[in-house]
Amino acid sequence: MSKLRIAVQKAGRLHDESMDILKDIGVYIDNGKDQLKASAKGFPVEVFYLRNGDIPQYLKDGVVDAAIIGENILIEKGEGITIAEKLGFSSCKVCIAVPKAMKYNSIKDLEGKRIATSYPNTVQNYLDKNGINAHLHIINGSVEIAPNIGLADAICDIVSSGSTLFKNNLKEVETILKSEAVLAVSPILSEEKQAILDTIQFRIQSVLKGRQSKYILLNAPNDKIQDIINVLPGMKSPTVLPLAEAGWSSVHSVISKNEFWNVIEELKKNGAQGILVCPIEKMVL
Ligand SMILES: Nc1ncnc2c1ncn2[C@@H]1O[C@H](COP(=O)(O)OP(=O)(O)OP(=O)(O)O)[C@@H](O)[C@H]1O
Ligand SMILES: O=P(O)(O)OC[C@H]1O[C@H](OP(=O)(O)OP(=O)(O)O)[C@H](O)[C@@H]1O
Ligand SMILES: [Mg+2]
Repeated sequence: MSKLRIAVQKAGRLHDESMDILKDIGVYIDNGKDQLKASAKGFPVEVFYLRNGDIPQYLKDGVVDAAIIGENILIEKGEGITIAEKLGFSSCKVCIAVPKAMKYNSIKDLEGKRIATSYPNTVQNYLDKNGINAHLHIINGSVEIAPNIGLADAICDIVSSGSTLFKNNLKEVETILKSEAVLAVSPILSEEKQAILDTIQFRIQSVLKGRQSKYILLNAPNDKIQDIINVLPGMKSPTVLPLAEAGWSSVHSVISKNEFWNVIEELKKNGAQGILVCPIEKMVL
């Protein structure tokens, strides 16, 4: 039986959370990351540890079948590669920034300027769309230092908290795209491998839904149950079970992680007591 070859970043910002997702979907790896390739236990998957920047080419060539990779890298060099699933971590933007002191009214202010970047295709497309001519300086790291050392007038790089821009006296002026880690798929995939990928995708969806939700249990007097049910959205409808103490029930439901604190306040106002909130490992709908 053939195995699905999945690439993950060998080291860097995506590595740990990529390995966490694989573990959560039951892909247990035999050997450590010093190996460049490892087989999963009990599942037809091989994991390849590669540089994030090299992965699009491996996917295009069909050397690997799928990968956990930053969406920004796919946009830069991954034409023809599809995104099967957004994974909800390593969120960032690709932005153009200029020195704080520079007057900037619109993208026209970049005409004829030198822009340092590790994302030449992304920047060039953006400039072309806006009818701007600029000179690109391609560098692989520490891009934000370029204006300070006289290498460029502007930069284009990843922005997350904004602290690297701040420390280098730069201001963000254009957001080209938003990115997060994704499960990307090679355009060359046999039917057999597609079936393994479908299983993996289904498991990832269950894990992600679980991460977005909380399981909630609470006690309430029976005359308050309807008010409490009105506050709880639940998956279908909440489970209501009688307590040993007459006139009281236990209510179980699932709530979204984002709504969680507001819902708790509403529940307390409506007479809920002994509220327990638990993480959900997987959610299969
Ligand atoms: N500051 C950040 N905050 C959130 N996500 C980020 C940040 N910087 C990078 N990322 C995301 O993580 C990915 C990997 O970044 P990282 O800096 O670890 O590796 P890299 O230098 O781009 O790649 P390589 O593995 O080729 O050395 C990026 O492509 C981007 O999607
Ligand atoms: O907005 P911030 O939160 O400051 O994050 C942005 C910085 O993070 C990334 O660099 P990284 O730390 O990955 O270093 P690298 O250039 O060596 O990849 C990116 O290239 C930016 O420099
Ligand atoms: Mg980086």
